[in-house]
Amino acid sequence: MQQTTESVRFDHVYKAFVARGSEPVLALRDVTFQARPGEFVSLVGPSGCGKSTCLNLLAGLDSPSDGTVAHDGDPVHGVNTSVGYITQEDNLLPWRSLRGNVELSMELRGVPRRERRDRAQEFIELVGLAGFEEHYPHQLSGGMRKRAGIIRTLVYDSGVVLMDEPFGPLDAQTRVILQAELLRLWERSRPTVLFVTHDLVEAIALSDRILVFTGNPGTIKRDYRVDLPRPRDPFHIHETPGFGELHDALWSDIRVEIEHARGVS
Ligand SMILES: Nc1ncnc2c1ncn2[C@@H]1O[C@H](COP(=O)(O)OP(=O)(O)OP(=O)(O)O)[C@@H](O)[C@H]1O
Repeated sequence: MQQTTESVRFDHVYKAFVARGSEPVLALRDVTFQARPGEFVSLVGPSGCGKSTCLNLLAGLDSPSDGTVAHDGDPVHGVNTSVGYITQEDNLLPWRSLRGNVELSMELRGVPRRERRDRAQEFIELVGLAGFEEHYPHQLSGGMRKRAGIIRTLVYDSGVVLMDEPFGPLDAQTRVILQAELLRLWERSRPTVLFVTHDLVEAIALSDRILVFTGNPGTIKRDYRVDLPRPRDPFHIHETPGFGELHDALWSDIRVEIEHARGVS
């Protein structure tokens, strides 16, 4: 590993998808950005602008057509097992209890049993799931499963965590509760986070920076710094001075892109 002050670096990244019998799709065009260790960076933009593609490139699930994607100074080649990846689906194993699911990532990394058990218990308690350790995923609510999926990834302290609309399917109240819990968990170990969302309020509540993407092909239109003080309270983020101006600026940037994508002039 090289010495670097950047946790994540995208350097003039292009990504084209080529499917047999159809025109190539240019998903990303000349995407360049960096994230420092411990930064919480959200990616927002119209549907299909390449946000998930960026996460997949960093996870090594796909490779750039041109340009470089680097993690801790090293170009990503092949599956990058040192990032944590949380998607919309909770991906819990149905045959494992809550405790078994939370311990899984540590088990795969060879963490000794006692340490695994203690650490899993600490995180289960942190998100209010104590008492449900032996429950199976089908016995948990959507919000509880989502919490389990999040702590399963955060429990093993990876330096970079990718989150792709992790709260998408949840109701509005549960989303805000989980945002607050995520912030508390993030403050503990401060991983670098790349967070994809369509929810601008969520992006403001959580992030240090918000990257706004253009649609089709995706490139970075604006890089906003979110200077609202921390710790933040997602329940009252609207009342924070500066929130309204930032929300308006983000929305007017994105609205242009959505209208452009829909052919509205
Ligand atoms: N494996 C693939 N093969 C072909 N095209 C793909 C593939 N993955 C993504 N694309 C295309 O690349 C573009 C970007 O997709 P991506 O899922 O990254 O966008 P997104 O911004 O995450 O979208 P959304 O907000 O709707 O989730 C889209 O046009 C999509 O159809």
